[in-house]
Amino acid sequence: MTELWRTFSFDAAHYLPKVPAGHKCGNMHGHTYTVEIRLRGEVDPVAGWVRDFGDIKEAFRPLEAELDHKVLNDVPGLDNPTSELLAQWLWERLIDVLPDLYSVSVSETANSGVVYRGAPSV
Ligand SMILES: Nc1nc2c(c(=O)[nH]1)N=C([C@H](O)[C@H](O)COP(=O)(O)OP(=O)(O)OP(=O)(O)O)CN2
Ligand SMILES: [Zn+2]
Repeated sequence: MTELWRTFSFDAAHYLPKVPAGHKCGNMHGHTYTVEIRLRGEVDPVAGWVRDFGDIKEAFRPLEAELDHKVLNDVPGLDNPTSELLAQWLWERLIDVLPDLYSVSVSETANSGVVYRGAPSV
């Protein structure tokens, strides 16, 4: 079994509507988000790879277009755009095109982040 990954970054604004009153993240602010998409599978003996890295790039491209330089709260399904829920949102949109998806990681800063593993593709 081999894991492969590709990272992306995008810039977006958000606020967290469910935080307690006075929490700094209730105010609109921005992040340069980092997303790591990780796949897991066997190396194809002919191609010599699990999957073309370019496939991951193509799979992420339409999602990046939905997120980059946007207010995440305005994106359908992201009204409470925590890193946890953003990672799930990404997983749900990637699993059909990347059936060997293993995890989606999201970081808002260099110091914190989440890793999400949803149900595998059937
Ligand atoms: N479990 C989560 N906790 C927090 C989330 C989240 O998505 N999941 N998000 C936030 C806010 O978005 C906030 O902007 C980030 O807060 P924080 O990590 O404290 O960011 P800082 O800019 O202060 O980072 P430093 O590394 O401390 O400079 C909050 N919590
Ligand atoms: Zn934030």
